[in-house]
Amino acid sequence: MARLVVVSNRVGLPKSGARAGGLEVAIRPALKKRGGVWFGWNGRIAEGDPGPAQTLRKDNVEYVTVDLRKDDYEEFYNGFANRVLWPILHYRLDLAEFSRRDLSGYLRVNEYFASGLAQILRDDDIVWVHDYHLMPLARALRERGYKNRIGFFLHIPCPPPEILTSLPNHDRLVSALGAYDVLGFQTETDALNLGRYFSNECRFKRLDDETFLIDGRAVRVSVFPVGVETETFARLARRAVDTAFVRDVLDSLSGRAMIIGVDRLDYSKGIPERMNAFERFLGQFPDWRGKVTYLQITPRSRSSIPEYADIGRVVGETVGHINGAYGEASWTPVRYINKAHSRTALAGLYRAARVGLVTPLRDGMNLVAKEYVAAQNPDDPGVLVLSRFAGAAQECAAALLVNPYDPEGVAIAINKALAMPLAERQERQAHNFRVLRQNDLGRWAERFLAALEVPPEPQLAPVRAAGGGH
Ligand SMILES: O=P(O)(O)OC[C@H]1O[C@H](O[C@H]2O[C@H](CO)[C@@H](O)[C@H](O)[C@H]2O)[C@H](O)[C@@H](O)[C@@H]1O
Ligand SMILES: O=c1ccn([C@@H]2O[C@H](COP(=O)(O)OP(=O)(O)O)[C@@H](O)[C@H]2O)c(=O)[nH]1
Repeated sequence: MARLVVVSNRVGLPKSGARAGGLEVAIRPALKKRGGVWFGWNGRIAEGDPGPAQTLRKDNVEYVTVDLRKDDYEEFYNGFANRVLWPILHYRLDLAEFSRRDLSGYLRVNEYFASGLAQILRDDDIVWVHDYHLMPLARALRERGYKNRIGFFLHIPCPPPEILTSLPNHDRLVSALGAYDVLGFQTETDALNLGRYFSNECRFKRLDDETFLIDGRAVRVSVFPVGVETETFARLARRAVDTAFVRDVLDSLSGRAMIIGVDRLDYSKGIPERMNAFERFLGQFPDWRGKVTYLQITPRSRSSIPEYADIGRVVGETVGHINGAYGEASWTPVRYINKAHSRTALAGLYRAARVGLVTPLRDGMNLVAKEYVAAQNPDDPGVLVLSRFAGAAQECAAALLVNPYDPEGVAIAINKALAMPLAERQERQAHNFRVLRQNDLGRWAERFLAALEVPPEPQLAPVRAAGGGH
């Protein structure tokens, strides 16, 4: 079996503690199962020029990580990746802040990653690159002469060409994806959107529904929805609900029903819109006042980016407003917490919550939605209220699907979830759980790697080496 080299901006180093972020949560167990190398940024910013890569071995995984320079961090991570690609790929053209300096920082860090990889890559390694930070990485490797099989998985949405083309230099950046061998997406819509871009903008020849001919190579564009470790998470939740931590939380609720939301503090997650919907719910269904508590766990994320600081302010003010308007001396309607929680704590809280409220305005997948389903007690399950704009809505079709831009609709769904009879809750839960058990995290990795390990079509010319010759 070929050695697997996983590459992502963020590397989940062992013992890195409670952290929010689905990419890390997904890659860690998938890589542990097969073994291999995880290459990427260690989260540190070097004072001067970064030194050589650092290597750490744990079990069957080798973590090879690099520091970023301050200007790399500003231009690549805070700049082009998170102020241009993130908003545009989440359909938020209004929030994109483009600068040529950030774009050159983005390309520079991709070259830096390619040079770092060049120190460790072997001819027969297969390389699996993750996410929007590293779109041009395969091209940078091909230019150094690497002919390895290289796959790319986009964890976030891929919008239609009508939106993608608003990305300055899109022709250079999106077409660079053609240097990969397999391009994986969360949903059918995402894969179709990239396919339309390849056909209309790049004029790449389509070989079949899933394959394009690019520079003499067959490039597969397909759907691989990321999952959770459904059975393992269900077991964890069974244990976690009886821990002192969860019991303390439940005691503090004095018998009130709990609604839970868990999201990084990100404008894509629709947190203010969700809170407005909760306020509507309290206004429209007054019988629930004093009988339900909404717990929102929201670790801060990308805090030095202005749009993230803004959303933090808005959420804080909205919580204050709702608690001021509806709270009693003995009841706080919304509990808002910025601290990251461990997976065990979250598993127990999900299981104890009557409603899981997951209403992003746009989300590649949303693992919290899947974890909420995995954590439920089948004898007395809670109800998932889920945005139709989360990738998870494709598989969790038995959730109460809502439009997060419609606060009244979400308020009605919250009431419906809280009042839902046991038989209907069980039926919806069983349906979602069945789908998620079948399409779990292990299957995601297996399917992607199987596609990546298929050798190139013999009748197609091999990729031309531009130098080096590996
Ligand atoms: O690394 P950060 O900048 O701190 O951000 C955390 C991660 O956020 C995004 O996660 C996505 O991946 C999930 C798993 O596939 C998916 O469920 C979710 O919808 C995505 O938003 C981002 O894509 C990662 O690169 C970040 O590491
Ligand atoms: O305090 C927290 C908040 C979130 N998470 C985890 O972070 C991931 C978030 O993934 P998701 O796909 O929902 O969103 P992302 O943050 O990747 O956009 C999930 O596995 C959560 O359980 C966590 O471990 N601790």
